[in-house]
Amino acid sequence: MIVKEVMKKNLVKYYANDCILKVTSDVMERDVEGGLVYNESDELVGWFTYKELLNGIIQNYTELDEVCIRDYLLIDENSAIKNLDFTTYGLFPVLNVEEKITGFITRGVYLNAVARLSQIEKNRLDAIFNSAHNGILSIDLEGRITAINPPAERMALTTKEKALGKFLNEVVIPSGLLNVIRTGRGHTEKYKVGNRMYLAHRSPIYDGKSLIGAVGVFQDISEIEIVSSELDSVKQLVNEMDTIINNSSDGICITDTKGNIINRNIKFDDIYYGNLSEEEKNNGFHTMIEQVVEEGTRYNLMETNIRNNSSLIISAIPVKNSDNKIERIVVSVKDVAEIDNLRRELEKTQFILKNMQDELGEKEFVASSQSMKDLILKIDQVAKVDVTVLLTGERGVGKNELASLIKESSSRKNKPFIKVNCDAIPEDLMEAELFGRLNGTEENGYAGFFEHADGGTLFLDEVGKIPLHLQVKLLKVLQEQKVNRIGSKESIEVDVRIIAASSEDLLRLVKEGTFREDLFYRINVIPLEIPPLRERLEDIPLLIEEYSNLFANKYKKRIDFSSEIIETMKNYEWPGNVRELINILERVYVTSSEKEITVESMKYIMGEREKLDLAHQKPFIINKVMPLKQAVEEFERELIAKVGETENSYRKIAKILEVSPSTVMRKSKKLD
Ligand SMILES: Nc1ncnc2c1ncn2[C@@H]1O[C@H](COP(=O)(O)OP(=O)(O)OP(=O)(O)O)[C@@H](O)[C@H]1O
Repeated sequence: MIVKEVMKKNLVKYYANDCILKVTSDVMERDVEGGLVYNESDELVGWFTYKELLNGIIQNYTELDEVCIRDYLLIDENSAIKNLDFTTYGLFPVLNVEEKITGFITRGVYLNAVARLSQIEKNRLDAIFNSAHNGILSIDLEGRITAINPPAERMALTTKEKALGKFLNEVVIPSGLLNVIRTGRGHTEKYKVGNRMYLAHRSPIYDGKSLIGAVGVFQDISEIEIVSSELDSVKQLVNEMDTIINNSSDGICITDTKGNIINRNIKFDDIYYGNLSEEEKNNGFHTMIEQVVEEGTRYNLMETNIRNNSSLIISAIPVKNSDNKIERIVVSVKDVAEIDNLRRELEKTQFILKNMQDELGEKEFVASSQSMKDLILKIDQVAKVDVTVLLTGERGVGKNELASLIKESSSRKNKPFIKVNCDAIPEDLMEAELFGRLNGTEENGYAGFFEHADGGTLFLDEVGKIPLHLQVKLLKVLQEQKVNRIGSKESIEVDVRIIAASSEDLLRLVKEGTFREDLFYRINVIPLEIPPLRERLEDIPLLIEEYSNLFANKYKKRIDFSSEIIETMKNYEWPGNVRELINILERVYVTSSEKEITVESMKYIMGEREKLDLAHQKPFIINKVMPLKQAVEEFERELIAKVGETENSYRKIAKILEVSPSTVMRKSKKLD
C-alpha cells in the first residue's frame, strides 16, 4: 500500500493569517484531521492537526500562523505506507512526480491504512494456517491451546471450538510442546498414534526476547513410511539381484528395448564379448533384441565359442510391465563347455561310486583250483610292492576281481581305487578322461583319472584299447609320475600304482604295431595270467554254490543243483568264463519255477546261449502295456543284451548299434 492510495487530496489551502476558529470548524466539517499552511505567495510554510488547533483555542490564539508547525518533511506519493514514521511529525505533505504538492497524510489516515494492511495480512495467514496440509497447533505459556488448524483437528480427533483454551494434555497425548515451553528450545520427534506415524517439528514462539508460547507442526508420514520401507525392500532386492547377477556362472546382460545395456556381469564380457569382433560387439546384439521386441517372446541362439570351440547358448528373454509392454530384455549366455565338464565330473563320480559299490559286494572270491590258489599266492606277494601288474586272460575270467584283490592286499587299501575300462571310453574323449583338461580358466578345467587316483591305485582295464597316439603320453606319465592336463604346460605330480589288464594278447598287438613295445615292457613288470574257467573245473562247484546263494537271496527262492547238473556244467566250454556262468545261474533263477533244475533244462539254457546268433533274428514281443519311456528302456535293454551276447566289448556293440561306446556303457549301467 502506497501513500497516494490513502492520502487526503489537497482540496483547501489554509493561509497563515486565517482565523483558528474558522479553520477548526472547516476542518471538522470536512473531517480531514489537519491541513497545510501557505503564505501570501502560495508557498508552503507549515502544517497543523487538531492538536495544534486545540492548543491555539486553549491559548486564545487567533491566527493559524501562531499554531502551525513550520518544520515539515515532504514525502513522495509513491512511498510505502509501512515506511512512514509518525513519532516526530503528525502530518506529512505529499509531492507527486512533478514535485507539486498534491495532498497530505495524517497519523489517523496512516493508522487506518496500517489496520487495513494488518487485517489483510491476518486473513492471508489464516488462509495459510487453515489450508496447510500439515497440522499446526500452538499453546501459550500455561499450555493452553491458542490455535489449531483443521489437519491438527483431524489428527487430534477434535474441533477448533472444543480445543481452543483447553490445556494441551486434555486434547492430544504427546506433550512435547510443553517441553518446548519448559526449555525454550525446539525439537523434532517421530511418534506413532494408532497405526499412523507422525513427524512433529516443535518450536518456541518469542515476542521479541520473551517466550510467549510454542507451536507444533505435525506431519502424517504413514504413507511416506510405507513408501520408504518399500524403497528399502526395493534397494534390498536390487542388492540381491546385483549379487546374483555378479556371481552367476552364466553371462547376464540387461538392456532396454533399443538394446542399450543397463547392466551386465563380468561373465558376460568374458563369455560373450570375448567371442566377438569389435564390429560385432557394436551391433551383433541389436538384431536379437529387435526380434524379441517384435515377437514379444523368448529368442534362443546357439553360437560357437571361438576360444574353446564349445557351444554358447544365448537366450534373450523379454521382461514385461503390468501393461504387458516389454520394458527390458535379459540376455543370458551359457558356455556349454562348463556343462560338459560338470557332466563329465558327475559321470566320473558315478563311475568311482560304482567301483566302490562293487567293492562292497557281498560275494566271496572263489579259488579252489590249484592254478587259482597259486595265483592268489602270487598276488599276495606282489600286492605289497608298488610295482605295475599286468593281468591277462579271456573276458570274464576275473581280472577286475583280482585287481581289487591286489588293491585290498596293498598298503594303498584305503586310498582311491579308480577302475577305467579303456574299451568303454570313446577315443576322442580318452585323453581328457585320463589326463584332464585345462579349458581356459582354472575353474573350467577338470581332473583326469590319474589325478583322481592320486595316492591310490589306477586299474587300466583293456589297456590294449588305448590308441597309439595316447600310448606315448601314458608311457611318459608312468615313467615320470607327472600329468599335464590338456592345454596346460604345468605338470601335476601324481603318486599312482598301476594295474593293467587285457583280454587281448598284447604281444600280438605289439607285433601288429597297434601297441607300443616300450609301453608293453613298462606295464608288463609282473605279468599274471588268469586261466579260463574250462581249465580250472574245480572252481565250478564253488562258484555255483557262491552265486546260487546270492541269487537265492535276490529272488527269494532256492534252486538245488544236483551233482549231475554240476557235472553237466563242468562239461561246458564256458567261452564267457565266470561271467557267463553267473549269467546262466541267474537265468535259471529267473526262468525256473521248480525247486530243482533238471539236466535237460540246464542243457537247454546252456544250449540257448550257444544259439545266440539265432536270437538276433528273434522278434521283440510286446506282451503288456507300459509307459513309453519304460518300453523304450526295455527295448534298449533287450537290444544291448542281445548284441552283448555275441560281442565282447562296448566298442563292438556300439559299432553294430551305430552309437558311441559311452552310450552303450551308460545305457547298460542304467539297465543294471
Ligand atoms: N573267482 C571268482 N569268484 C567269484 N566271482 C568271480 C570270480 N571271478 C570272476 N568273478 C565274477 O565274474 C564276473 C566277471 O569277472 P571280472 O569282471 O573280474 O572279469 P574280467 O576278466 O575283468 O572281465 P572283462 O575282461 O570282461 O573285463 C564278475 O561279476 C566277477 O565278480
